[in-house]
Parts: sequence; structure tokens; C-alpha cells
Amino acid sequence: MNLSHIEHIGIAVKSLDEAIPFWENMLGLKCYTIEEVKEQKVKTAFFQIGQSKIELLESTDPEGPIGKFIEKKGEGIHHLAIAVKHIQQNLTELEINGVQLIDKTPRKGAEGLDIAFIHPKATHGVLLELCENNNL
Ligand SMILES: C[C@H](C(=O)O)C(=O)SCCNC(=O)CCNC(=O)[C@H](O)C(C)(C)COP(=O)(O)OP(=O)(O)OC[C@H]1O[C@@H](n2cnc3c(N)ncnc32)[C@H](O)[C@@H]1OP(=O)(O)O
Ligand SMILES: [Co+2]
Repeated sequence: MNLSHIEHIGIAVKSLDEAIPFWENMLGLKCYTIEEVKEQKVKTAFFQIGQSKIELLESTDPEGPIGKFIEKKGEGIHHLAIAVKHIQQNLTELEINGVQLIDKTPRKGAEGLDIAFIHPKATHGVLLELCENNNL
């Protein structure tokens, strides 16, 4: 596995409009992009913080993963994303080692990154997202 750094922390929020002011006005961060990712039924807002990012996620569909998460657990940390090189190699290695994958092949995530999720059951309770960044 070639993990590079924490790409972002995904935080589920009911409303980006309500959550963004806290991160900007109280913490002094700057939301540099808002992007809808239709396949994931989310609208995302990103803030750079050092080498990592904060990703706020608002559901665009009650049946989507974020809608379901908030319904069950409320707002809060949803996933941890790690930047990797050669995402498919990493997924194949994990699968060979019997790790339960949500995505056996990557999907398109925000900012044009190839992403794949590892099931929380395999990670002792953390939804893990791999994000490919071959510029590492
Ligand atoms: C685009 C952007 C990007 O970065 O590019 C994104 O991040 S998109 C981010 C949004 N997209 C995603 O999250 C896609 C991947 N997520 C999924 O496929 C699904 O949400 C899932 C498989 C994690 C959970 O599916 P589900 O809601 O139908 O299943 P359940 O609700 O029954 O949950 C099954 C078990 O996983 C646990 N569980 C569910 N969600 C989480 C979570 N976020 N973190 C930790 N544990 C979790 C539940 O507590 C339950 O445990 P127990 O059985 O013990 O109660
Ligand atoms: Co994410």
C-alpha cells in the first residue's frame, strides 16, 4: 500500500449554507469550491487546511449515503479520505487480503479524483475513502 497523507475529512451536514459560515467566520478557513457529485447524491464544500482538507457533505437525496447517515446518526464526521498513488493496485491488494471493499474499482469523486470506499466493518468502524493522486 502506498498511502501518502490525509486527503480530507468528510463531515456530513444538513445544510452547506448553514455549516460553511462556521468554518469561514469562526475558524478563518476559505471555502474554495462547492461541487455536486451526482453519483454520490451529495453537494460538497472544500476548505484547505495544511496538506489536508475539510469536506462538508450535504445530501441531495434522502436515500443517498449522506441522507441515510444523518437520519441515523445525525451530523458529524462521516469518513476519512487518504491520498494514494495507483488506487487500483491498492484496491486489488486489499481485496486479495480479504478486506471488505465497497468499491472494487474506483469511481469519480469530487475535484476529478478517482475514489473508492472501504467498508467500515473492515476498518473497525471508520468509513475509509482512498483518493488517487498520482502527482504525489
Ligand atoms: C464525493 C465525495 C469525495 O470525497 O469525492 C465523497 O466523499 S462521497 C461520500 C458519500 N458516499 C459514500 O459514503 C459512499 C460509500 N458509503 C456507502 O456505500 C454506505 O454509506 C455504507 C455501506 C458505508 C453504509 O450503507 P448503509 O447506510 O446502507 O448501511 P448501514 O447504515 O446499515 O450501515 C452498515 C454498518 O456500517 C455502519 N456505518 C454506516 N455508515 C458509516 C460511516 N460513515 N462510518 C462508520 N460506520 C458506518 C453502520 O453503523 C452499520 O454498522 P452496524 O451494523 O454495526 O450498525
Ligand atoms: Co470524501
